[in-house]
Amino acid sequence: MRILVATAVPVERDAVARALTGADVEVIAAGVGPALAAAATATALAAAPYGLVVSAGIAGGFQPDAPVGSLVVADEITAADLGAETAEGFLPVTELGFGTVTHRPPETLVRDVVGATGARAGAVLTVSTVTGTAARAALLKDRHPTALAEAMEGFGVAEAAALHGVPVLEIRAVSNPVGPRDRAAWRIGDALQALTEGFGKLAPVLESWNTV
Ligand SMILES: O=C(O)c1cccc(C(=O)CC[C@H]2O[C@@H](n3cnc4c(=O)[nH]cnc43)[C@H](O)[C@@H]2O)c1
Repeated sequence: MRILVATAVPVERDAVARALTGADVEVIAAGVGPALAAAATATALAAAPYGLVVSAGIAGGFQPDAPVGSLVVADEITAADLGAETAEGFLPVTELGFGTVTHRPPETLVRDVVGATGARAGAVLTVSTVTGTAARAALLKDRHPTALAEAMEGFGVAEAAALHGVPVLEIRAVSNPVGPRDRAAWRIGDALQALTEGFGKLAPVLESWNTV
């Protein structure tokens, strides 16, 4: 079945699409942030059948495990700021009795992505606010010790996929370290290049998933 790849912005869409010419894949620029990503992904899934949804794009990488320019695949997609702040600390919505905060991509697919691309596997956090201090980066890492990256769409894409009963994957190329805000340290071009190279190596994996 067809695969849907949801990126946030057109440059990410083009970086992925460049690597997948000829594959039975639809690549969309769904918008920035979890809400728009969820709405656009759900709309696409309602319009046509898909066998897999992939959230893809650039991300911040937790140092030293996910250096700038490296590729990360999510073994869990976790909403890191969906919950309540209390005097005792952060409570995820699940502890308030609602919903979910984590989606898990198929283990075999994650293994195949690692094998094909050399991507590192770990948690990819979805945040609504980009981390801009060392203290926030340390807090997130403390709460999510296996986190390799943070971005803003994965959990929204995963929620839409789950509603439609479709498995989900998240693949990110690291454009900046998670930590103190430093626009000069961004390497968006390098990350987009890594995304194209990664998806180029991934094409056979996606095609074989297509036939399952
Ligand atoms: O202005 C800033 O300091 C700033 C820092 C990091 C990212 C942004 C964005 O507006 C990009 C959001 C866009 O890119 C993905 N992304 C890339 N790096 C990160 C990150 O460190 N934390 C969260 N998201 C990131 C994200 O998925 C969005 O699509 C601004």
